[in-house]
This record gives sequence, structure tokens and C-alpha cells, in this order.
Amino acid sequence: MRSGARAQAAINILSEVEARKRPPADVLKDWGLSHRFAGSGDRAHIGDLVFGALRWKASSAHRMGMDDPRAWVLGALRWGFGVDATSLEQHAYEETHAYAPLTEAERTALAGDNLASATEAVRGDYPAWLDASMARIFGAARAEEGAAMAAPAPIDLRVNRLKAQRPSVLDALLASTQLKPRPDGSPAAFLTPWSPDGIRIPWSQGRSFPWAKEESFVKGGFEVQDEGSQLTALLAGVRPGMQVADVCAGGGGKTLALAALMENKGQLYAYDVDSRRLANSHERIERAGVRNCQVRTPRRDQDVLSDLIGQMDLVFVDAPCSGSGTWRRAPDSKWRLRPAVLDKRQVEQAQALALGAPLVRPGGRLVYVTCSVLPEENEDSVARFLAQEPGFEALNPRQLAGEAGLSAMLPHCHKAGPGLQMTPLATGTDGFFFCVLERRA
Ligand SMILES: C[S@@+](CC[C@H](N)C(=O)[O-])C[C@H]1O[C@@H](n2cnc3c(N)ncnc32)[C@H](O)[C@@H]1O
Repeated sequence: MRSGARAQAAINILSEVEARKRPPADVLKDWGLSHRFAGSGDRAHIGDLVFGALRWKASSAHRMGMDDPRAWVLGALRWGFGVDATSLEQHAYEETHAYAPLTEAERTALAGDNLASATEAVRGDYPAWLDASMARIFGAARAEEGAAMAAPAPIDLRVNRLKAQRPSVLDALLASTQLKPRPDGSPAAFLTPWSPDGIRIPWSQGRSFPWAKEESFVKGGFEVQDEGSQLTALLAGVRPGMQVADVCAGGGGKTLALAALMENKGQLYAYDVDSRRLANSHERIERAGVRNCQVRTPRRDQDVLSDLIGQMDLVFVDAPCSGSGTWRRAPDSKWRLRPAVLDKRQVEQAQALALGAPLVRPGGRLVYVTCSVLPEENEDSVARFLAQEPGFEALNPRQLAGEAGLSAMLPHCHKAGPGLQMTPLATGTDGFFFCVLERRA
């Protein structure tokens, strides 16, 4: 398939997403099944175009003067992927399945750029109703922060200290035939700047990396985990020998990062209110060589955490949230977020904190993390908790970063109430909020 036909396929897929309110990943999959002639390269390019169109939907609509799938795809090609206006004109004539020739209005829009006249929400490609929240955390930089949250994300890996070392995993990846060289000659994988365990595979248009087939992954040498997520485990201050509870463990991403830092010494408990979410963690724990983790599955007739009350050195609350910090990985989710959902998440955050807090021993730590940038579910949730639990006090992020050997990262973070805010623009990570509360002795 040539560029014009790939673009038209993306337009068709987005039209189906819009008309039937279906998840784009599902429609893409169906499209692949019913267009068997399309190769893996075609499917990867079309996937990038569909998600690119959703990433930059608001700015493309403004620039093109039209708010429909064709305008989003043309806008993504022109300003997201940097295709020049003349090439876009020519792609329409390449083959019969290409998009229809440009209209005069499209030609004019693609040759210019009126984005400077748009609102912050449009320039930052985030929903207008969230502008006040974005302004609270980012002030005048909110359009720039939003634009970075809309850009494609790299794949970050966390090398599992229990089984491997970072240099050897990096060497194995660079030697892998699955990881294609980059067209510009830059490294296909490199060390992340902050996490001592991180490896980054930069995003590359139309390319996917089947990491699950890598031998070093199969043997437990690495997990896929954004560097920001790795940093929350490092900043928490977990050490070998501690008693630690991860009470929103889900699929186990943070659990495994905490376990690696504990070096199989001490005890780690993984719990989640939703037992289905814990299902994957057993296999991951096994593969990672973790031997000190008990998965506590919730039971209707029993409090499975009651024996841990007042016993934990550290309780990790990776709270349910809007996921706004991961919009760059799931751009469709930002347009689906509604005020009622944001309200509901705050209730769940209070519940998760109320579940974790009693487990903390005097002098122990309650770590609160979200993958969100919205103050309502970050500093506001912490403030509401502290108003009800005066026995806890927030620790200074400077102290935590110093303890974790991450002081150099600190100036790059936004200050968010008593916590830290990482963002794609500030730290090159997903958007994570991090705060540690200590129970007074
Ligand atoms: C952000 S996800 C966790 C991701 C996971 N820690 C990881 O790193 O892969 C939040 C989790 O909190 C769980 N959850 C929601 N409300 C909860 C509550 N009141 N108590 C415990 N877990 C809760 C959800 O089921 C969900 O799995």
C-alpha cells in the first residue's frame, strides 16, 4: 500500500470508530483481518495514523477548519508526522484506493498554519473542560505540556535486578534482529536518563517492537515499564528486609519494581480490590524470580489484610485515576474522559488510601501515586486524606530524592502540593504524581 491508500484506510477506520463508538484498537484489528493483503508494515503505519489523528485531533480540526476523520488524518500527516503539503497533494493521485484529491480549502489550510490563534486546550490537544485543571498545575505552560502529552511515547523497559544487569540486556537488545535500526542512524535503544534500571526504545513511525519474543524478556530479564513508574518505586524508599504492602497491585507492574529493590529479602504483599486484575501477576512474579511476594486475593467473607494492620514499613497506593499521565499511550482516552468519571476516581482514591493507611506502622510510610497530572486526583486527594488523618505528615520530596540518589531529577519535576509531578515535557516520562506520607510514631 502507498501513502495515500494508508491514509484513506485510517480515515475509514476512524469513521467507523466515530459512527459506532468503538475502541480504535478493536476497529484496527478487524480492519487487519478483513484486509489480509496489507502487510505488517502497512498495519503499523495505519495504526500510527489512526492514533496520530486522535492525538492531535483538536489542533488538526482547528488548522484544517474541519472536524472530521479526513481533517484529523491530513492534519496528523502534515503537522504530526511532518509530511509537506506538496506530497499530501500528490498522495491523492497515487492509486485508486488513495484519498480524494484535496479541496481548495484543504490546500490552503495545509499550506499555512493558524494554530497560534487557538486556545491553550486546542494547542495542547486536551479537552477544553480540563483547562482550569491544566492551568492549576502547569499555568502558562499548559499548552506546551499538553502537546508533549499528545506526542508518541517510547517503549521503556525496566531491567530486573534479580535476574539481569542493564548493560547486558541493552547489548542483547541492540543485537536483536527484532529491533530494527533507525532510519536516521540514532541508537535503537539506550539507557534512560534517571532510572538506573531503565532502557528506552524510542518511538519510530510505522515500526513495532515485539518485545515479548525477546529471550531476555522470556527469562525474566526485563519488564515493560515507563521510566516514571520505575521512579515512583525508587523514590518510595523501599529497602531489602522491609515489610511492604502494595494495595492497588493490579497486574503487578509496581509490585515487581518494588520486589527487585527488596532483593528477595523481607516480605511483600500484593492486593487489589479487583481479583481479576491480580490474575496476571502470578505468572509475572514467577518469571521475575520474586520469592518474597504473597498475593492476597480479596474474599467476600474475609478481610485478607487484617493481619497486616500496623505492621507495614511501607504501603504503596498506586491509586485508580483518570490515566491522564498516559494519554500519549492511549490518546483516545483523553476525549472519552468525563467530569463524572473524574469525580468517581476521587472517591476511589479516598477508599484506597483508607484501605492502606491502617496497615502502616508508626514511623512507616504511605506512598501515594497516580499516573495523572490533574490536581483533583493528586494534591487534592492527599489534602482530603490529611484533613481526616492528622497522624500522617508529608515528607519533603527533596529528602526522598536525595535518599534515592535522584537529586538531579528533582529540579525537572513540577512541585504539586506536598508531592512531585513528572510529565513528558518535564522529565521525559509519562505523567506521574508521587507523594510520601509518614505515620507519626
Ligand atoms: C493504577 S491501577 C494499578 C496498577 C498497578 N499498580 C501496576 O503498576 O501495574 C489501580 C488499581 O487500583 C485498584 N483499586 C481501585 N480501587 C481500589 C481500592 N479501593 N482498594 C484497592 N485497590 C483498588 C484497581 O482495581 C486497579 O487495579
